[in-house]
Amino acid sequence: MAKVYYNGDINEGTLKGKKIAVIGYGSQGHAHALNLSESGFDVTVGLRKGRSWDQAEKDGFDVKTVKEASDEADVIMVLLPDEYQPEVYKAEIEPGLRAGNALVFAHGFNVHFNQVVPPANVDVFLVAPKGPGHLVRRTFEDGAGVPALFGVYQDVSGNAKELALAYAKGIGGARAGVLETSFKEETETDLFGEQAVLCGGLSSLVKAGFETLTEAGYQPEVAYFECLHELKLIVDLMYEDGIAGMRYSISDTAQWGDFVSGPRVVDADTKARMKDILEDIQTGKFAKGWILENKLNRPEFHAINEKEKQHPIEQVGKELRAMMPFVKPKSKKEVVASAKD
Ligand SMILES: NC(=O)C1=CN([C@@H]2O[C@H](COP(=O)(O)OP(=O)(O)OC[C@H]3O[C@@H](n4cnc5c(N)ncnc54)[C@H](OP(=O)(O)O)[C@@H]3O)[C@@H](O)[C@H]2O)C=CC1
Ligand SMILES: CC(=O)[C@](C)(O)C(=O)O
Repeated sequence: MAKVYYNGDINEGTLKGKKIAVIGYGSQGHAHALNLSESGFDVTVGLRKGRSWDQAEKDGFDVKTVKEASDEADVIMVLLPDEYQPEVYKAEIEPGLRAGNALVFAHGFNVHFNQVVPPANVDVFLVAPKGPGHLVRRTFEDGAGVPALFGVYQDVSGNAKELALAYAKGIGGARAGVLETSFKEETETDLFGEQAVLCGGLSSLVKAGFETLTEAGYQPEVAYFECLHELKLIVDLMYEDGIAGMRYSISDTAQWGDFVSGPRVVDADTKARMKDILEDIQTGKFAKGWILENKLNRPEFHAINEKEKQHPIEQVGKELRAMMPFVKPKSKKEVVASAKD
């Protein structure tokens, strides 16, 4: 089994004393900045004026422009949307890079697909949490962490791996485990996972199940509870104890149904289509489409997004979630705070 690094394996000293610029304060940016700061690291946030700038200031950070924060930093973590990174990097980060800097990413997309080409005199590595940024923060507040990958693209200092591990520890990743990868592997597996299994695969499966039931005349509320709400509960069991653990907990009726019907939903053709999706990622075809879509100001993205928002599952879900206060698990910090109210 590959080496998994945990807190005890990591000496964060290589990163302590270095100025870290977290560029971006969104899903990942706010989590990295807050977690690193609470882990005792020297953090500045680089942004443009606007909602994130106001939020980062409200959270107590020294907020500067991207250029100011990058120019003054030793370690620059780029947590801008992937599609905006090349432009902002070229204009505000690259000009100030100097020997001794470390340029860091949470996803390898732009380096792997040559949209950001770092200079030869800086360390370049990635620290990629394998989970949404808001859970990187929430789990950290609860004393836990989201597993992370790290990968070194360029090691000029001879310390790139140690810096990456120290960074992963600082955001709480080493509480759950940190695994070494490459920019190619992180990029291609992350794109595949979010398209074919997690976000894309799962939302398609849930909608198809919901539509099958409602088109057969069953109540949308029942279809929502069966095909979406309960999904978290089933996935939680898999998260805690694998597929076998989930199967242990569900009824034998459900387990037999799993065995005989599951392969009728996801069959050899499905896997063939998954391989096609992976090939489009590996050949750069997906990346090219996403880059062009953004250059054209996202005509398809906006059209599909608006259509998806009108799906009946969104309306029934919004109504049901409004009546279910428990649906969003509170972090330990929120529970303690509400207990004091
Ligand atoms: N979302 C996730 O959970 C994960 C994301 N990643 C990676 O993390 C990186 C960041 O993604 P994510 O956190 O989702 O991004 P978000 O869209 O959530 O946040 C983007 C941040 O960048 C700021 N920003 C956008 N444009 C500019 C600009 N031109 N100048 C300065 N600041 C700007 C935004 O500020 P403003 O308010 O001004 O728009 C915002 O604070 C990406 O590489 C992504 O692939 C990796 C793992 C998981
Ligand atoms: C949360 C995560 O890791 C994703 C789905 O790959 C992403 O948001 O980029």
